[in-house]
Amino acid sequence: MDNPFIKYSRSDDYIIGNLKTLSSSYIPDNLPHREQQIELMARSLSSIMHGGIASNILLYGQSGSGKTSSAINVTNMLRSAAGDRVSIHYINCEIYDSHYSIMVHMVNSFIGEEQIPNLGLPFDRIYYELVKRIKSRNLYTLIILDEIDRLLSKNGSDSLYVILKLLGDTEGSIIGITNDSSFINKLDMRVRSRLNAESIIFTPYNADELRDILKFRINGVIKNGFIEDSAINLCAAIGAQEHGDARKAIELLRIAIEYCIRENRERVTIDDIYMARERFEMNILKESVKTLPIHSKMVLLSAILTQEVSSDIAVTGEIYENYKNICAEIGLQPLSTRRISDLMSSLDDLGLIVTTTRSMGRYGRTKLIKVSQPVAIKNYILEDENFKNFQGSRIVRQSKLRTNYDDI
Ligand SMILES: Nc1ncnc2c1ncn2[C@@H]1O[C@H](COP(=O)(O)OP(=O)(O)OP(=O)(O)O)[C@@H](O)[C@H]1O
Repeated sequence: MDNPFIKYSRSDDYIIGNLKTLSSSYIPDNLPHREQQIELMARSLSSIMHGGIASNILLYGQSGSGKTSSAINVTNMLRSAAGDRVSIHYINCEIYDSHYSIMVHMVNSFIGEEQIPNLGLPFDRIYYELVKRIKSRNLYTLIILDEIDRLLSKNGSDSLYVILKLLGDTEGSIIGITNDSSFINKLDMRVRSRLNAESIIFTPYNADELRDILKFRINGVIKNGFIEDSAINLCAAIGAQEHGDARKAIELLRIAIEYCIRENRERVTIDDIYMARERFEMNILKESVKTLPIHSKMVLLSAILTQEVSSDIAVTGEIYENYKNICAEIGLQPLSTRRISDLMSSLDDLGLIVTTTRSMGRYGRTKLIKVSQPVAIKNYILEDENFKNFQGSRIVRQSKLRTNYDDI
């Protein structure tokens, strides 16, 4: 057999650097078109260099506007200038979403110290331990709270209050990162006045800026000429249309490059970018379906299968009946109609279903459900282990009027 890897070695002709630097988690040393925001942050943090306390900073901007990368970039420079005196903690509040989990994480970041368990200790003990570890080293603590609004939606203002208190009891400040421009208005007064943050706005990138960013990211990685200029321009235009999203523009280009290399193509063209966009959107869809709770998957599957047998838009009552049939086939207890109603609203929020309300005359009103992209979604749901032996044999066409539940 011919060695299949030989044909892929041709990719050496086009790749002159490390392709990993095009991944969305890679943070480059330079961020074109963010010089102003980086300078503002550096100026604000510079008082740490003279033994002072920096202001708290809030970074606002849409997804993919370079907030996280800029914050990490600046704090890396601070670390190399200030050395061991500054202790920098990057916290993603989607993962660490309470003051308890954040502080356990911080306590356990001190190398050479005893580790504490993630759960079970009283909070006072954790707080005391953290203050002790910071003070005994005479550290300035800088906490980057990425997606800081998650803290608020989970615990109100309390978690942020406790974090600010810690930074008052020791010495330190935060850099908060959010997409929510009304974040500050949602804080209660005691936290707002304690926070007293400087705001830095990350305006959306326009197509010209995204083109520069793309060229900068591929420079030294991909050989000149392998990507047609029109392909780069298209990625930049798509990113600009999507609220100036650099992440999307870079991802599209990366997917297209990897595809062209695998397929031994001479060049990356605009057709490859369109193909990458389709894949990118499919990946997002797959991820949002895969991560749904099991009952949401069953409701969604019921909507798709009901739609199939009715060759129509399904009404909520029909979906609930078939959802119960799916539960019976899989061996799970069905949830109440009220709970299913909540699950349907979340599916609507995620854009997986479209809901419209229709009057049914003397039978009251009902909601009509249409699943967007049913074929792809059905395949993703059936990949779940729970549906391994699922046949759909109990799915039946329901009478719309008999199965109309007002409370779904
Ligand atoms: N100016 C830039 N130059 C080079 N790459 C950039 C630039 N801005 C953003 N990127 C890249 O785009 C991707 C997204 O950036 P980043 O995560 O910093 O955005 P964000 O505003 O924090 O987004 P989110 O709100 O979704 O977390 C990253 O791969 C980042 O390296």
